[in-house]
This record gives sequence, C-alpha cells and structure tokens, in this order.
Amino acid sequence: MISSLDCGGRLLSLHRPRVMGVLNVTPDSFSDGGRFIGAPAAIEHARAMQAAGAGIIDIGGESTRPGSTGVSVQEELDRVIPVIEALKDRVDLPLSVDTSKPEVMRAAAAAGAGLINDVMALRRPGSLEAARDTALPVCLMHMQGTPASMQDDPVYDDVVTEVRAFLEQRLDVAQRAGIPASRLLVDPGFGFGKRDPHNAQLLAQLPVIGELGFPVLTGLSRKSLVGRVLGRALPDRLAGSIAAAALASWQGAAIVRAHDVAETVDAVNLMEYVRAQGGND
Ligand SMILES: Cn1cnc2c(O)nc(N)nc21
Repeated sequence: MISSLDCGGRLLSLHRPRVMGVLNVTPDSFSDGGRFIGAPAAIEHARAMQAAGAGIIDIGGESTRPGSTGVSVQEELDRVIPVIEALKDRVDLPLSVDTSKPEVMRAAAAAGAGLINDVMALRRPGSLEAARDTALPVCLMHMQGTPASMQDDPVYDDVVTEVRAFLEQRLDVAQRAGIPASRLLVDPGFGFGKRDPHNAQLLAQLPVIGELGFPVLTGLSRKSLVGRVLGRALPDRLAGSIAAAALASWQGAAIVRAHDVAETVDAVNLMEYVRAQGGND
C-alpha cells in the first residue's frame, strides 16, 4: 500500500488516517447547499477546515445527492474553477475536485487541483484519458445507477462482493489506460445506490475492500444512512457521522470525507492512537 499521494506537487501522507473536508460550491447540495457559493466564502471555509486539521479539501460543483440531475459542463466549470484558483495559494493543502466530467478534470488540474474524486469511477467517455493526462491521483468510487435514480430500488445479491468486483474492474481499466497504481484510490460509495443494510454490510466488511491493496476513501458524513438508522434530521447527525467516521477509520479507511472536520479529526486520531498502542493488529 502506498504511504503518501503526490497531489500535483503537494504530498498527502497516508501514514495516518486523513480527513477530506467537504466544500460544496453548489446551490443544491444536500448538506450545505448554497452556503459557499463564490470564492470569498469558500476561502474562509477552506481555511477553517485546514485549521481544524483537514488533510485535503474536496471541491464539488455538482450535487450528487439522491435525485439530483446534474449541471452542464460550463456551469460546473464556472462554479469550481474560480474556487480552485482562489484557494490554491491561500490554503496549504491539496485540493481535490469532485467531478465526473473530463473537461472539468482537465481544467481543475490546470487550475491547481491535486486529486480527482470521481463518483463515476472514470466511466464517462473521455474521463479515463483526462484523468491519465492530468497525472493526478484518482479516487474510483462505486455507484449503482445514477444520482437521479440510484435510490429507487437498489438490489444486490451480495453487495460487498459486487462492490469489490466493480472496483477491481475499474482499477484494471484505469491501469490499462496508463494511470499507475500509485495514483489510484477506491471508495465503496456509501449512499450511492445502497439501502441501509447494504451500507452497513460495506462498513462492517470494509477490510474486504481494503484487501484490493489501494487506499480506501469513505464518505458517510451527514448521510441518510445516519439519519434513517438513528432517526435524526440533517442538523442532528453529528454524533452519528462521527461514530461512522471512527468505525470507517478503524476498519482501514485511509481518508474519511467529512463536513465536520474538527470533530472527525479527533475521532480518527483517537482510532489511530488505539491502533498504534493497541498492538492487536
Ligand atoms: C462527492 N461525494 C459525496 N459522497 C462521497 C463519497 O462517499 N465518496 C466520495 N469519494 N465522494 C463523495
């Protein structure tokens, strides 16, 4: 397993679990839609997340919450590129771009992004080549269906086996396209075409995904899984999100994507201490 990622010149050490801070620059994201549109607000929030201990900032211009229908290339570029340009010299962290569009991947890399976070695992036409050409690390995430319909009726015979097989296939395709293994990460895609039992099985058996031998990224922060299982509305999902982040970290996640950075950093740091001192590995 690699121990650090070269994110466009900025190194992200993976010797300990890291937190990816969420910066949505969309008006309709499920958790904080509209709060960070425009560079000034985005800069303030990104710097706050850096101060809180984030290892990387994830910038997304198109909501991928269940039911979302996507935005045009130009709209996504208009939202994301100015923020990357504004942040790259004001935040001393790698910036990941949350996109599935090859045009946005290329423009974001040119603007200073250091990692590509693709919820479609490079399945869009042109995205394999774009990701390869950027020479940036790429997170390949599993999704069943599309955000517009993925939660209608997700069905699996064995979700862990099927998600692992999907990721294995995307890893193979990416490497055959010329993206070296050292630049690849995987993500089971919690909430992306999964019912709560599916999400629970993926979390309980996360080491099966880790056995692929690539850094695992997970995102459970404030998601409906936490809300439905605990009966918590969106503003009341901090405790559940922290519990999920701690569990994902304990189960081997190298990067945990989160809205509440300071609290999540504490959770994963405690897990790391116990792992380091616990001695039962
Ligand atoms: C953009 N986005 C929303 N949820 C996510 C998750 O769980 N993983 C990754 N890689 N990206 C996500």
